[in-house]
Amino acid sequence: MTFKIGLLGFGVVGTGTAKILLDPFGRHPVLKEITIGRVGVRSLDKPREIELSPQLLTTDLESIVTDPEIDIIVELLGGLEPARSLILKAIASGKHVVTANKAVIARFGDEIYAKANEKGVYVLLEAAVGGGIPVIKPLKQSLGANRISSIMGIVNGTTNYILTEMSQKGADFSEVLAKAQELGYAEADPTADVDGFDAADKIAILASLGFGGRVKREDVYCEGIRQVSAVDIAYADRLGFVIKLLAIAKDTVKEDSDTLELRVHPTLVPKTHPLANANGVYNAILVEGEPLGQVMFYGPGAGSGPTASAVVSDVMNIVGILKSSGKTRELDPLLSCIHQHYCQIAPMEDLSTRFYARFLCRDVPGVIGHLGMAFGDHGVSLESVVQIGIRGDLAEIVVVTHDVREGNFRSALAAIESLEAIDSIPSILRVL
Ligand SMILES: NC(=O)c1ccc[n+]([C@@H]2O[C@H](COP(=O)([O-])OP(=O)(O)OC[C@H]3O[C@@H](n4cnc5c(N)ncnc54)[C@H](OP(=O)(O)O)[C@@H]3O)[C@@H](O)[C@H]2O)c1
Ligand SMILES: N[C@@H](CCO)C(=O)O
Ligand code: NA
Repeated sequence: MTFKIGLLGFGVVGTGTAKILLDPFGRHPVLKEITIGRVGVRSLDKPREIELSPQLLTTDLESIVTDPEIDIIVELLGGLEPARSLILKAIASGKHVVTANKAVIARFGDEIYAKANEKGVYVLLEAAVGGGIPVIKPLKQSLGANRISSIMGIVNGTTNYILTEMSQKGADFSEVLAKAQELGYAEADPTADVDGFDAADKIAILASLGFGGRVKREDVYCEGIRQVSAVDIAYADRLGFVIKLLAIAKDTVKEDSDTLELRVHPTLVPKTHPLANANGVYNAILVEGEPLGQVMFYGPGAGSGPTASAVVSDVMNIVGILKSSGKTRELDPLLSCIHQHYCQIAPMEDLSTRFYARFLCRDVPGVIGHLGMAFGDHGVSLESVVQIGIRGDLAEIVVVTHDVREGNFRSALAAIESLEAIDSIPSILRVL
C-alpha cells in the first residue's frame, strides 16, 4: 500500500521532511509506504537543496489540497495565510493534516479542530512545539492519567540560542540573531521569536492539551527578550541565576475558582534548576502532575532535521491508523482534539512571584532606606539588596524580592519612580 503526501512548503522544515522520506533505510518500515505526491512552493526557480522531479513542484497550492490522489497534507509554509485557508480546504477535501504551524493552531485551532472533527480527519502538530522533542503526543497520550498542575519551559530555540551566546560568550544580540536565522531556527519574521510571540503560541497549545480546555491566544501575557541586557545577565550570574525566556501555564486552584496563569517572559532561573541547563537551540519542558510528579522533555527545539523528525512521525502515525482501521472509523479521542470550553485565565496583577529590579540612583545618603520603605509600604519584602556599582555618577542598586503579588510590586515601583533619589529603573525581571 502506498500513501501520498502533499507537501506545502519546501523550506527549512520541508526540505528536512523530504530528506527523511527519500531515505527510509534503517528507519521504521512504514516509511517505505509513504511517497511525496506534490510539493507546493512560492517560487519554482529557487535553487533547492534536494533535486525533486520538476513535475512534483507547483505554485498552485490549492490544487494540492484538493488532489484526490493525496492522503495527507503536510503544511510547512508558516504564517497565518494562506496556511489557515489551505488547512481548512484540505480538511474539507477529507485529507488528514500534519502541521508545524503553531501560529495558525494557537489562533485558529478551535475552527480547524471543529472542522476536522466534523470531517473525521486528524490534524497532528508534534513539530509545532519543542521542534523535534516529543511533547504533544506524550501530553495527549502518555500523561493522560495525570491531573496536570503546571507546564513550564523554554520553548523557543532562537531566543534560547541568543541568551546562551550572550551569557556564555558575551556575544552581541543582533549578531547572534543573524546566526540563528542562518541556522534555520528563526521564524520568517524573527520578531515572533524575539518578542515572545512564538513562545506564547506554543504555551497556548500546551496549556490547552494539559488543562483540557481551549485557550485564547490573546490571553497569554507576553514579554520578549529585547530588554534583557548584558548588565542584567552579569548581575543574574553573580546572584546565582541564568536568564531564560520561560513559557508558563500553571493551575491556580483557589477556593472558589479554577484559573490558569499563562505567561511568557524572561525569567531569572536558579542555576540549580533543571531548566537552567538547557542551552543553545535546546528546549526543555517541565510538566508536573498528580500522581506522576515532575517529568522533563529535553532536546533540539528547532532546525531542519529535528523538526522534520516530528513532522514525519506524525505522518507515520496517521499512516499507521489508515493501515489498521481504514478511513471510515471514528477519530481516536487521544489523538484528536475535543475541547469545547475555554480556560479561565488569572489576571497578571494577581500573580505571585519573586522579582529582580535594577535601579539607577543619585548617590545620596539613605537611598537604600527610601527604597526599602517604599517597598515595605506596599507589602513587598526584600530577599536581597545589593548595591553593586557606580555607573557614571549614579549608583546601581539591584534588589530581589520575596514572593509578592504583582499588583503590589507595581504599586511599589510607581511610588519608587517618584522618589527624588531615583534616576531610572532600567530593568524589572521575574525570578523563578
Ligand atoms: N525552522 C524551524 O526550525 C522550525 C521548527 C519548528 C516549526 N517550524 C515551523 O515550520 C513552518 C515552516 O518553517 P520553515 O523554517 O521551514 O520556513 P521557510 O524555510 O521559510 O519555508 C517556507 C516554505 O513555504 C513556502 N511558502 C511560504 N509561503 C508561501 C506561499 N504563500 N505560497 C507558496 N509557498 C509558500 C516557501 O516557498 P519558497 O521556497 O518558494 O520560498 C518555502 O518553501 C513554520 O510554521 C514554522 O513556524 C519551523
Ligand atoms: N522559531 C522557532 C522554531 C521552532 O518552533 C524557534 O526558534 O523555536
Ligand atoms: Na515536538
